[in-house]
Amino acid sequence: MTSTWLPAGTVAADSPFGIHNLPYGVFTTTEDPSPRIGVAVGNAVLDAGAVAQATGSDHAALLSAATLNPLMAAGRPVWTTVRAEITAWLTDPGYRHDVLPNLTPLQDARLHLPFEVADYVDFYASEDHATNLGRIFRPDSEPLTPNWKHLPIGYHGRSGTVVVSGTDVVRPSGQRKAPADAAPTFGPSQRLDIEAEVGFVVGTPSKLGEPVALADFRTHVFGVCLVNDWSARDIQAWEYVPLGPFLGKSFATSVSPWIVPLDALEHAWTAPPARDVPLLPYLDDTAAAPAGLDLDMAVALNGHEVSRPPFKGMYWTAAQQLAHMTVNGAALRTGDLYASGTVSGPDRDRRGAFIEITWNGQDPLKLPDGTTRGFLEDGDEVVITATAPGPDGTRVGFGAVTGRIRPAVG
Ligand SMILES: O=C(O)/C=C/C(=O)CC(=O)CC(=O)O
Ligand SMILES: [Ca+2]
Ligand SMILES: [Mg+2]
Repeated sequence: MTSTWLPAGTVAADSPFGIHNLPYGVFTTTEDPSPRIGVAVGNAVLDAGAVAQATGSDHAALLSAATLNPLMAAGRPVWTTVRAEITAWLTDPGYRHDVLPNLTPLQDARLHLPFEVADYVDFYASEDHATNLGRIFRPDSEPLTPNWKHLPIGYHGRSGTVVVSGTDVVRPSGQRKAPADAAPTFGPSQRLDIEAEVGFVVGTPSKLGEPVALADFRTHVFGVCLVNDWSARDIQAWEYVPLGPFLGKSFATSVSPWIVPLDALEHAWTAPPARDVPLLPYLDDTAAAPAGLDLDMAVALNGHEVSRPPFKGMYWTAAQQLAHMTVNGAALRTGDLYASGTVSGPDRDRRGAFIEITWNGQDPLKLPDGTTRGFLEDGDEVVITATAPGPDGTRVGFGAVTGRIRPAVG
């Protein structure tokens, strides 16, 4: 297995940011406040643009940008070459003098939104989540709508409110109306929730009018991150009929600061669940390589783990979601972000949203500090993390997406 010459202690054997991961982000430091591309390795961040310049790399311009967008737009052959080049810097001691001055301790790096988000789409791909939400929001109907197993349901969200992990989330205000209320009222959401999701970041654009086939997923998707799709359930429940989520989800969507390249996930591919109905040809992946991802996720509230959502159980794969969102000829742009949908498993401690864990607040969660939660309170902090299998028993880490709730404004 490839090993690094970096000083002892930089990359622990069990580091989630081992030499086989090399996720991309954008960072600044107190000494140098200009945003630049960083690669996480062990407990350090490598200034990729500075090393590219020092070594005379052909990709120095792409790696010296203030966002990942130019690199993402360059396409898969360039992504492969750049990753090989960065791996060489960290494994060939001949690069020591170019690399060592350009390492910053991870704790000293301030991490920024790593790419300019173009369009944002959110899917609904967990059968357990969709069944639970159906039961809670539509108790008089079948939990899964008749289309659910025929197409990956989604909606277009608000890309301008995608924020990097660590950004505080202001409790949204809006209209709420419980079924028993005579009229809607206005005020701070009383049912503020999370959705633990996985995000897919598009690099290579596509042409308007030309669908992207299932098999072209790797051509277009640059990497993977974590997403928290904050959701105000009371606002959502009143507004969503018949067009879907609007203000109940558009106030903030948090993403993790590190984008894990698809090439780091070679050991994580797994078969998705068996399909219960035959799929139309553009979605039929029965003859394709396994396109599910075996990510272990964890959700913590105020430092206490409340759930471990299993991503490998997602019914719809990221490749199917990409094929579906372009099948009408809608074009992809560099920086498009699409999220998997809330990741939930069958048991209570595997659910990715509090509305499911506490069954709409009816069965509150007891926390070790003696308090209980139906939904989030001001001051609460949520941390979502994930890892995937890497080579030789290692784990590929995604870092974390965190956010703390601030009181409503006004
Ligand atoms: O079933 C509904 O009406 C609403 C479902 C959601 O809020 C979930 C959503 O945003 C998609 C997802 O994350 O799975
Ligand atoms: Ca969602
Ligand atoms: Mg959102």
